[in-house]
Amino acid sequence: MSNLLDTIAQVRREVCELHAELTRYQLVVWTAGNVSGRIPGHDLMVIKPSGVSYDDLTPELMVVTDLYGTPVRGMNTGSSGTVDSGNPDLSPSSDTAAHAYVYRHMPEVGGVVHTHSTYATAWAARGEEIPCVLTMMGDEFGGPIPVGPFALIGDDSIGQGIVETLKNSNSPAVLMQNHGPFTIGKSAREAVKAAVMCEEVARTVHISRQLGEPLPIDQAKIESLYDRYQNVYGR
Ligand SMILES: O=C(CO)[C@@H](O)[C@H](O)COP(=O)(O)O
Repeated sequence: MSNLLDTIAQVRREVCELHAELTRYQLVVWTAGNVSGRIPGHDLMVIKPSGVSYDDLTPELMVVTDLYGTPVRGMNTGSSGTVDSGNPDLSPSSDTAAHAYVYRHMPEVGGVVHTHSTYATAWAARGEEIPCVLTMMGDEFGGPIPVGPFALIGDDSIGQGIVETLKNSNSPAVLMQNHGPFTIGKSAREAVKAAVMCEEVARTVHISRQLGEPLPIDQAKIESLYDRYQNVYGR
């Protein structure tokens, strides 16, 4: 049990700290965006509390839930100190059901991120995928960034849309129509990186479109870029 509590404490710290990347890269306003991380080996996840300002987030305020989004209280005695505020007033993020659905149906995923970053959300509002016209997109997304269906918040609809869209794609990002990007990764940090990259390419391709029609990249070259970046780059 102490190993589990230590792991939870570590994931709380990591998930909390990663929210600072969302503000650093200006992917969120007010409280509208969230990061979660899976507790490896357990049907548990850690996610931001709903409606708490990014400046006020601490590891203790992160909420532990099961993979149906139900809070699990009392995870509070890791060897590094008290780690659960036990504050019953704090609800997990309103996007918890979507994150939880992804963890239940994509066992390889260790982190999920949602933002309403401006350019990616502008593409989502038009329901148009971002075409793969940049080598950076070939590297990171292995093709276009797809659009998922319109879905209302509150049940499994958003999660289903994310999973159905991403299971047929190399992309770790999906633009949920009229809503915004959700990204996944083997870790929460990788999911945050995908959110940062998604906004960057959404902005660049949008600007390119203002100048004319972006040039497509051959599928074979996209596959080559993706293979190198995923398997060779940085190793
Ligand atoms: O898209 C929405 C609401 O439309 C959500 O992303 C919320 O804006 C997230 O807020 P928290 O519940 O995570 O604070």
